[in-house]
Amino acid sequence: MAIGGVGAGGGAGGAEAQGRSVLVTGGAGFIGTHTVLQLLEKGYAVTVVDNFHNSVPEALDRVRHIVGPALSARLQFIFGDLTIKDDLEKVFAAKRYDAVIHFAGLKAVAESVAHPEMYNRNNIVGTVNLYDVMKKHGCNKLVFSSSATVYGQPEKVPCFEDSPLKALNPYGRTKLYLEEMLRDYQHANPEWRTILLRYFNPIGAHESGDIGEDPKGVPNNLLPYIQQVAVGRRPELNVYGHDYRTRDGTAVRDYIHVVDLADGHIAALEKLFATPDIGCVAYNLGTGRGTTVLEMVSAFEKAYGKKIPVKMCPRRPGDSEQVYASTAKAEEELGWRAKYGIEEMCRDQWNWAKKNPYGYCGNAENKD
Ligand SMILES: NC(=O)c1ccc[n+]([C@@H]2O[C@H](COP(=O)([O-])OP(=O)(O)OC[C@H]3O[C@@H](n4cnc5c(N)ncnc54)[C@H](O)[C@@H]3O)[C@@H](O)[C@H]2O)c1
Ligand SMILES: O=c1ccn([C@@H]2O[C@H](COP(=O)(O)OP(=O)(O)O[C@H]3O[C@H](CO)[C@H](O)[C@H](O)[C@H]3O)[C@@H](O)[C@H]2O)c(=O)[nH]1
Repeated sequence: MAIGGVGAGGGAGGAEAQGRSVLVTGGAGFIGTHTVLQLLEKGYAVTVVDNFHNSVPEALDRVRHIVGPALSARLQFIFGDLTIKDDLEKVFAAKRYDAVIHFAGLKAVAESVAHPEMYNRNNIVGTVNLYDVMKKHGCNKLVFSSSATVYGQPEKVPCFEDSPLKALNPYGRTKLYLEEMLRDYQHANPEWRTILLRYFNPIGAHESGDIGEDPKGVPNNLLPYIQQVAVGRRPELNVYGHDYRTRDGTAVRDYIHVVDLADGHIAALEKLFATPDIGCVAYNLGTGRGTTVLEMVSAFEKAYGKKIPVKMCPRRPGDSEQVYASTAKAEEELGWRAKYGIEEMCRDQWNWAKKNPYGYCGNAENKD
């Protein structure tokens, strides 16, 4: 484990907006970088712990560049792996944290089917370690990255927080189990304050186009795939399923701008600080609007200015027909709602793609 990077040591000097310090696990990843940026802009002191399993140091350097030197001085990076308890002990020995936002986890469904043990070890053991070390050091406020995957193949949409839950694959099972585990832990320790955020489909990028999603290998998700077709890395998009009972036969999802998602984390954090008896609560973070695959392709084409070649293919095993959120609970209780529509999501996704056709590494090396 090493401690380093610009601003190592925190150096938060003086009156951060809330004078508060937040640990962000997995803060070098897609959603993490956007959230870290907004936390810094809000005046929080931020420590990131990440093992770069699915990210690169450059991503945090870009965050520092966007926020500038003054706010960067409040960003500390610690290289560490949550599955190694000693790494976490060192993170907590270095500083006192008022709260933790826990993004670190593996998230690829197909990989989880091939390597379920890897998903259990990383996602479950990592979270158990985090909880233990937080408890030992008296830090009891936690925002956890859950997923709409916990709704399985919903029989009814929109998905409400109290809709039936079901895991369809090992990745989903880790999220469902961790939600239940964190609920049990909170019940046994009523002073804990825990928010479970169920993200729908995060896409887009920061308006600067300097940070965004940079998947390793062949993208599983729709927008990263479309983006790679647009920059010439893939010949065409396979559209999985065109016989669903939807407007155009393709599947419906609730795409949410990653900047809105990051805002949702700030709202959740503020809710934790303001609500001593919150317990353990789940919130959907989505827009409440469903978009088909083909509608998403045409929204992207509008931003891109050219056609995306598509090939109609059979359904992808395990996919749901329609998934979108009820956003009422987050609106009422967190005072948060998504601001951006799919046009802005595609505009910002394309801006990131054209500035970074090969992601953070800048060239085709090590990319397939
Ligand atoms: N992106 C999505 O579509 C989506 C949807 C729902 C839920 N989520 C959840 O949100 C969280 C963040 O997702 P993301 O899209 O930013 O993923 P990401 O892979 O870009 O970021 C995750 C980060 O965690 C780090 N990490 C993983 N395991 C670690 C470990 N053991 N120790 C330290 N660092 C570790 C990775 O290196 C990476 O930087 C994940 O928990 C994911 O399951 C993501
Ligand atoms: O190349 C592709 C990729 C995707 N799709 C389709 O696009 C839709 C969205 O697919 P994504 O893979 O982008 O998103 P999913 O909703 O299937 O799943 C993602 O979002 C979920 C949350 O709702 C979970 O977090 C899950 O783990 C995560 O991969 C699906 O109908 C899918 O079949 C294609 O047609 N072609």
